[in-house]
Amino acid sequence: MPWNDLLRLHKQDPDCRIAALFAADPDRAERFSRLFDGMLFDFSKTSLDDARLTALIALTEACDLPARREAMFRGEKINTTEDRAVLHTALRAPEGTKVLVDGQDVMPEVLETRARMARFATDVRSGAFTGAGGRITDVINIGIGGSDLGPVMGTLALAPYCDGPRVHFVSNVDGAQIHDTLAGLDPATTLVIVGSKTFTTVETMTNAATARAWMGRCVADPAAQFVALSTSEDKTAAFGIPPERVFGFEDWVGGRYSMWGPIGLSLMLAIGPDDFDAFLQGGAAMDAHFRDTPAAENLPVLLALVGIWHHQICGYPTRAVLPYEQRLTRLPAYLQQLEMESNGKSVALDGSALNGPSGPVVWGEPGTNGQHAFYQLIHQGTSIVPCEFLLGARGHEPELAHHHRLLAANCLAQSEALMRGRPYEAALKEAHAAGLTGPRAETLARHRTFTGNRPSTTLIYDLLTPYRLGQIVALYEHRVFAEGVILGINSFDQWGVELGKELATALRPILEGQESAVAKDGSTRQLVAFIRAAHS
Ligand SMILES: O=P(O)(O)OC[C@H]1O[C@H](O)[C@H](O)[C@@H](O)[C@@H]1O
Repeated sequence: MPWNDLLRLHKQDPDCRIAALFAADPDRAERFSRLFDGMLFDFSKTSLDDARLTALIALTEACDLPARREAMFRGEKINTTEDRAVLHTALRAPEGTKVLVDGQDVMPEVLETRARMARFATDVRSGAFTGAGGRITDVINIGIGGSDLGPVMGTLALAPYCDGPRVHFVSNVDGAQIHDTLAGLDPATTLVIVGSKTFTTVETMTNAATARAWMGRCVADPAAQFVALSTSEDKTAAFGIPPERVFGFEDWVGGRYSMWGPIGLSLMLAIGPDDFDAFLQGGAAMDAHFRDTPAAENLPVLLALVGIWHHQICGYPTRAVLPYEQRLTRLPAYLQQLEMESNGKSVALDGSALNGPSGPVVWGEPGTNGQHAFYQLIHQGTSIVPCEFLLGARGHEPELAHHHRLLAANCLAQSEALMRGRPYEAALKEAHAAGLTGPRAETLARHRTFTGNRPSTTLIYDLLTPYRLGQIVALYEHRVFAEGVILGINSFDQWGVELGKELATALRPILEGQESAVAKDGSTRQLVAFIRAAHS
């Protein structure tokens, strides 16, 4: 039983010193790292050794990960609760690939939509497509969750490649966001993209209606400057967007896996179809690697296994994602949806209660900013937080290479400090050197002691190009899938978001004063009363 083996291996030496593993094995860094297509995943600063890694790999065999992976790529309906295939990989598959769903090759349609998107993006970027006031200067992507986080994250990440119109994102139903976004824009030169897989999401439909009213005040035919991205052609037509500006996709693309297709249109408009293609190629390269590589060499599988070691076996409750890459500032938020909406479940695929913990809490911020905020807890708090560092070996600003050297030095220093710590004796010596003596020196030394032995991994690559971003996003997608398969979870549904939506619908008439709050609990009644009082 691999789970029992893993628990036993952990119990045998729960406090195993990572630094000692390095001292015992001069080749450790190399042996616990994997290089793939320009990126190096270094997991040597963890407490994994050969036996532990072998037991982790046995997990992938016990759940038959290779067969499940093939089922996904082959278009089988592995999202069983929604009876859907899971084929975001088709969105980035190269020409010449065949992908069957219910016996039908979906690739001709995928390629046709990709080509239509490219033609449209080229027209907007060149000025061939215009608004009522001429060339499009600004694009607003209205969408939320998977229809927002991918394009926002990608557009920020690839800022050096953005040479198209300015792209803005509106997701929150809080009127403050659309108010502040529209405030600086000219409706006559703005294109509005309404991105929603279902085209029913209340936040998106509310923002879309507000944007249309705003545009309608200056532009005779506002629908002419609207684009829809959705699986529902009926609903986009009902909203008044003509079919030539609707880019459709199928229900086998999950919202949080959808930035590779129409939902990525805002990113394509910003960076251009060629760079968007490079992004797709990076994703496709990771697909091929994930599909064909044995577990011990397979980057997404290894990321999943290191995560399982830390969360399910060692019991560390959260994982920090720390990109030393300011432009990946929204990567943690993107991964929160990808990982927590996919694997935050208590029920296994067969409907039984999950045997152990689901996926962990994922959080983070770019370095070096986080160092001056929450790293204190990471270094000295009582909870151990495995850290995932990401670092580009080069930046896009050669004239600021000294900034980048400092950035890289900080990233490396953090993982080193987390592992090495500073023993009490060293802290005491420093206190003595600073002229302190006796109990004062000892107390201060205790405050300045770092236990160390805190695990981290580093994903390092040359430069954050569109291709590289594609690889990174697909790497995390497959990591989530591999983790879900090992835990027995369906990573592709999200029933846990439904209840709040239903209750919000019921609360709306109560807040409007049309219905009474009497049936609600005391706290909800009190909050409703406070809001109503503020409006009276
Ligand atoms: O794209 P949409 O249909 O508007 O959905 C937007 C988002 O809303 C839902 O609540 C889901 O939890 C997300 O997975 C989804 O990405």
